[in-house]
Amino acid sequence: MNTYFDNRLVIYQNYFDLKYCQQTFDKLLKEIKWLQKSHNNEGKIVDLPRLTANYGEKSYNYSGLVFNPEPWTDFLLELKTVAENLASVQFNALVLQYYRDGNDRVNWHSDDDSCVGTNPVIVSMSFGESRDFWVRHKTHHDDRHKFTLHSGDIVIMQGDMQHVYVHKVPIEKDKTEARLNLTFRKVVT
Ligand SMILES: O=C(O)CCC(=O)C(=O)O
Ligand SMILES: [Fe+2]
Repeated sequence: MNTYFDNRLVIYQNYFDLKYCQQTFDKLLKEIKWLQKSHNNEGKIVDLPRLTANYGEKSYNYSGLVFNPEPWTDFLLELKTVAENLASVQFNALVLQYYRDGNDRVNWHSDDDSCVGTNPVIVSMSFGESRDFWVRHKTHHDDRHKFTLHSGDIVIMQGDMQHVYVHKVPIEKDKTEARLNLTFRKVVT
């Protein structure tokens, strides 16, 4: 386990073994109801550069997008328990991202939407292709760091991370395989 940015970011490398990762990847790819969402970019309707889904008891709405969450499945509850034990937090919402290849991405943002309150604890699990994950201070732009997240890694973001830092998963043209990312969150509204 490694910690960065004064404990705001915690990374457990290879938390899940290869076999579990492969089974989980296949299961999620098949079982999750993946959606192609679009958003309004200065009057133009543009597809998000990834597929996405929302599960759990609470809707996690972001970037003006409203989700109707699907109910927990037994398998997602199993992963939720892992997240809860690691972070000592009860989660009620899950956001999933499906990066089909290296062209799919998520731009600089912080997960500071009002529905999660101040200083949210977010547990993120990655399965499939390795992808870069950048973190940058909101005002001191030199304070930035590139991590590579591999299949089976777990990341915890906590404290004032979402208020002080932004993060992104950029395009990596040479990546041809898919990556799935799950973020467990606690919606308080
Ligand atoms: O894919 C990742 O590692 C990060 C996803 C993310 O930032 C998000 O879902 O808010
Ligand atoms: Fe995020």
